[in-house]
Amino acid sequence: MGADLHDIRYVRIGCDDLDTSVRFATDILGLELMERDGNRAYLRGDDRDHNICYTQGRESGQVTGWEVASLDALDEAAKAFEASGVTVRAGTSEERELRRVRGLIVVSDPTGNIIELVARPDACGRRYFPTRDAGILNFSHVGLHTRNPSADEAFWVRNLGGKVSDWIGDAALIRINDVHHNVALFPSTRAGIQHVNFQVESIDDIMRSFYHLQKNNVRIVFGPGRHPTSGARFLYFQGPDDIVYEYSTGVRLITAEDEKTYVPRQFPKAESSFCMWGSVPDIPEFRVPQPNGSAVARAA
Ligand SMILES: O=C/C=C/C(C(=O)O)=C(/O)C(=O)O
Ligand SMILES: [Fe+2]
Repeated sequence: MGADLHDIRYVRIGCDDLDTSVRFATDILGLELMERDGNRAYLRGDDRDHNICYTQGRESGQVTGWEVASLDALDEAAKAFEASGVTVRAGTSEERELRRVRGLIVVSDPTGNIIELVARPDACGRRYFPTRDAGILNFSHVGLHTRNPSADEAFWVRNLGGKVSDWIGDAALIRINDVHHNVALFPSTRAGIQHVNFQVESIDDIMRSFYHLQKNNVRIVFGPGRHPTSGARFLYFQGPDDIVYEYSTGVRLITAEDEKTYVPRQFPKAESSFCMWGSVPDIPEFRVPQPNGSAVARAA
């Protein structure tokens, strides 16, 4: 059996310039800066210790962090990886400290995305208090680039205990708890984080941000729109370091009751599978091939 992931916990994103990333995250995205020094900055959009850790230098890489329920569960996960031939590295005490966790193991998916499993991450007794009211409720999911969709999907299902909720073409939207997807694997030519999602309270927050971002010359890359897959209303926009951020609201939950009968749906790789309102993405991994061989770019 694979690891039993409880929830997504954090992303770590190597950035060209820490100040630029922190300014974007606080003034535009609406996160709370928790701590920073010359090398890293911790930010959050919910009551956890942090959701994003920006690290100075793109070469410091991109990582996603996933919580398991206990230190014992982490040991079990390490054994299961080894038994199935997956290389596992135990985190050092310095790495655990930097991630504010008690337990840490590190694996890679077949594409080479670094996946950290953590136990007993720090909670925070203070509530999330942003400088900009974007209506953020919580950090919710990531999109990952995949060079090998079937191998990475199999890794998430067999080794990480995920379940496919839906496919759009070869892209699998995968859940590890009752949220429709906590990770989505988008076919690409490289590894890395494709987008970072925060749930917001309502469609009003999406639209308020749509105008706020435009006023601040942030490039909107998709939306406002609605995903037929999860039913969420969304807005995607371009952040620093080639990271796209997404606000969405109303993501479907697949409850224990739904689980009894739920089967994943196959959506074709068509515009209507990405947005049911007609918004056209300016995101390479979401572009739909056209009959004449070109890819549709966002309407001017
Ligand atoms: O358009 C593709 C994305 C679908 C969804 C969704 O169903 O909510 C995402 O948010 C995603 O995969 O990131
Ligand atoms: Fe998303």
